[in-house]
Amino acid sequence: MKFQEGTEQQISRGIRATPSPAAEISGEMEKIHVSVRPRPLSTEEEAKASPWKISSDSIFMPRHSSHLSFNFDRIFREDCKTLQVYEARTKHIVSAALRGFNGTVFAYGQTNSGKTHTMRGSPTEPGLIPLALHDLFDSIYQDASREFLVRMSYLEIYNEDINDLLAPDHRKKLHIHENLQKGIFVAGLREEIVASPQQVLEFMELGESHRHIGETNMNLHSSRSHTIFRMIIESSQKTLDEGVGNAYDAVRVSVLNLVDLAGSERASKTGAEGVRLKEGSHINKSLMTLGTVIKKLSEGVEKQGGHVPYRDSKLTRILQPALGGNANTAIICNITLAPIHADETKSSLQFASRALRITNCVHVNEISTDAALLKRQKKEIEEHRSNTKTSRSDHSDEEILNLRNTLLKSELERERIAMELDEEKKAQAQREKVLQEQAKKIENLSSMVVFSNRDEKREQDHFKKGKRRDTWVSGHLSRDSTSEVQSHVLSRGPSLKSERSEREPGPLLPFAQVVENERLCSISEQDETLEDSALPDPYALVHVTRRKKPSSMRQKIPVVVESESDRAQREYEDLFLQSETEGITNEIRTEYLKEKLGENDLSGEATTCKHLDCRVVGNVHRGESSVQIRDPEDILLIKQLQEKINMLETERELDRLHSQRALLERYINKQHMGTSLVEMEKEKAVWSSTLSPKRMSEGKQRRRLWTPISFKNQGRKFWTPQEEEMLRMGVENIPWRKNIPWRKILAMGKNVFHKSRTPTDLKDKWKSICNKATLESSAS
Ligand SMILES: Nc1ncnc2c1ncn2[C@@H]1O[C@H](COP(=O)(O)OP(=O)(O)OP(=O)(O)O)[C@@H](O)[C@H]1O
Repeated sequence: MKFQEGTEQQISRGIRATPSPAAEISGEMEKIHVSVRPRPLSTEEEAKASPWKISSDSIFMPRHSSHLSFNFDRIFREDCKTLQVYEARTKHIVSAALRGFNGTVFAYGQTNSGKTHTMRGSPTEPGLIPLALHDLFDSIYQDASREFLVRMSYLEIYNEDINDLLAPDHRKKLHIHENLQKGIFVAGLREEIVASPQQVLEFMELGESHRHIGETNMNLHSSRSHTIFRMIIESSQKTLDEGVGNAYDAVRVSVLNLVDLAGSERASKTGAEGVRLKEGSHINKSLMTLGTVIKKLSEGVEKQGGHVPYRDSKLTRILQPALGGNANTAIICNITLAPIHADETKSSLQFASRALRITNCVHVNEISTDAALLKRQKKEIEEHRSNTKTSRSDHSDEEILNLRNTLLKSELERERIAMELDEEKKAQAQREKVLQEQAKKIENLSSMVVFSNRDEKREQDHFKKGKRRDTWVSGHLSRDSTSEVQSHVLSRGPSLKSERSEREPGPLLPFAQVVENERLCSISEQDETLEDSALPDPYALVHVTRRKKPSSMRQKIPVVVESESDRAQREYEDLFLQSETEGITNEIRTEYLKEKLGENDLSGEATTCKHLDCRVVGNVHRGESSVQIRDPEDILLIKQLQEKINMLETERELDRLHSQRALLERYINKQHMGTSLVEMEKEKAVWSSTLSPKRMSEGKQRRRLWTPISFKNQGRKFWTPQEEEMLRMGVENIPWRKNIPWRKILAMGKNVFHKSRTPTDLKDKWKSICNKATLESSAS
């Protein structure tokens, strides 16, 4: 036997409690069907005449003072069979349950009125439940268009506790829950999948074994609890043929409740005590709530928004959908016509008569599964596609029409542009024609102008060449020499000019004659070049350098008038040449003294030493045979000569430094005076050439040469320009001696150097300072 819980099963099957729109639309108003079934009277009860009379579907008490009468949907007779009861209404409800409608049939009545007999039946007479089961499964078996899944549950409400009669632990209390998907349900209630009436009945037997049944004075097998037998019926259209059946192919889920209520009882009659009394109390309480709910519903309280006490009892809470909701409901009011139970029968009939006025809204419970949703969405997509296809077709036609209009406009525009282009071409041709005529006129006029310029240009070139030859004449630059050169050049000029004048404007010559003329002309040019290549004098070189300015500057600066920069340049060049001349003179003098010293030094000796440094070493043995020990007087002479040489070199170096310093000052002054950049760059180039690494290195070597000797005790090897100036003046103004107190001289002459205003004043002051310092140093 397989047990499954309904909740888990629904989840596993992907059922969603979302009613389909079709189900909502198919709601119908259904009244609760109420029928009355009187139990057959016993022999004792038949002995007494019944106060109740039944006529058709009415029951009344003819002897009652108010002529109590009740009308119902159906009033059975005492000898009626349960099958008649079933076919009267229950059969319809079962059939509706197979179509997806909820259905509830419950038996209501006092104890021992035949409720259990009606619902369950007896071995000889089946009750509504077996009849419904057989009828249900027979209908399922006969329906080939749908697939069904049937589950069943069986519970009891005992003393307001819910027990699962199919569960092994049937004493376990279950609780009622409610949600949007499942509605009101008992959590944990077992739902058994059943496929046949017999299988259901077997489960019922199991449940009956768990049911609370007690013995009372009125009933040997009195039901002490309310029992609810529930069939959950799911069905769906078979999918063998896609084109047949429900458009949504949803799952229909319906619930069929067959309820056997416990009977109301009076303790005085039942003799209930203890547990039975308690049971009877709960039974009566729940039945009273059921009566109140029925009363409220019959009065339309719920439709008016009033409160219906469904939650006051477990019974009404579970049966809430059947009483005031979505269910086909039938109430079988079991009564007894015995006079002894006339009041209980009257109460039951009053209860049943109220239920007659209750109307439920019934609709098919269709639940969309994932597959059904997928199928429906697929169908919707196909519908959208077809709609889109139609709209796209319309859209495409519209686009084609727009494109054609655009194409037509483009063609018209193209034709218009072509016409404008033709007109423009014609206008352009006309303009070109006019321009050509104007060009011819200009050419004619220009030819004459160019011819004149050519002559003028040739004269200028001739003047330039004469100027260049004038520049490159060797020797001192003078007006006389220039004129001589010019006359020399001019003496040859007419011949060349005559050749060119014969060649340029003259008539066409034979090719051989032209080649010969070219050769002669090139020879003449070579002669001019050879004449120009004579070595220039330094001044001429300077002028050549000046001529290497941009042509624009040559045109702007007059040649005859000497500018300030040219004058400064010329002064600088004079100074530079003077310095170089003096340097060369000093070198010649130095070499002369060296040679003279060498002659004195090496007279009578076989070995010649070329370096003075070697000689001043003094008493050195050069060899056993050739080297002689010098006389101390010779050594002294050598030292004196050496000192003189050093002094001359010092003077020359100071002169050079002085020249550089002067150049630097001029350069700086020109910067402040706003000298043009070209001139500054020129000065800078000259200044850099004087301070080239080679010359700097040479200057340092010279310094090192004389500094250790002349100023070896002064503690300094390098001097500032001011100190160098002072030293130079010291060398010039004091007689040479071995230990000159240069530091002292510098310290004493520092202020004098600055305060002296004229060179003569400075020279006199400096001489006195040198003498004073020398005397003080000698005295100390
Ligand atoms: N229609 C009927 N035909 C024959 N016997 C009947 C009929 N109705 C009831 N009985 C008999 O009456 C007795 C009591 O019936 P039943 O047990 O069904 O009453 P009940 O309403 O269920 O009582 P309780 O509420 O105490 O359970 C039973 O023995 C039953 O066989």
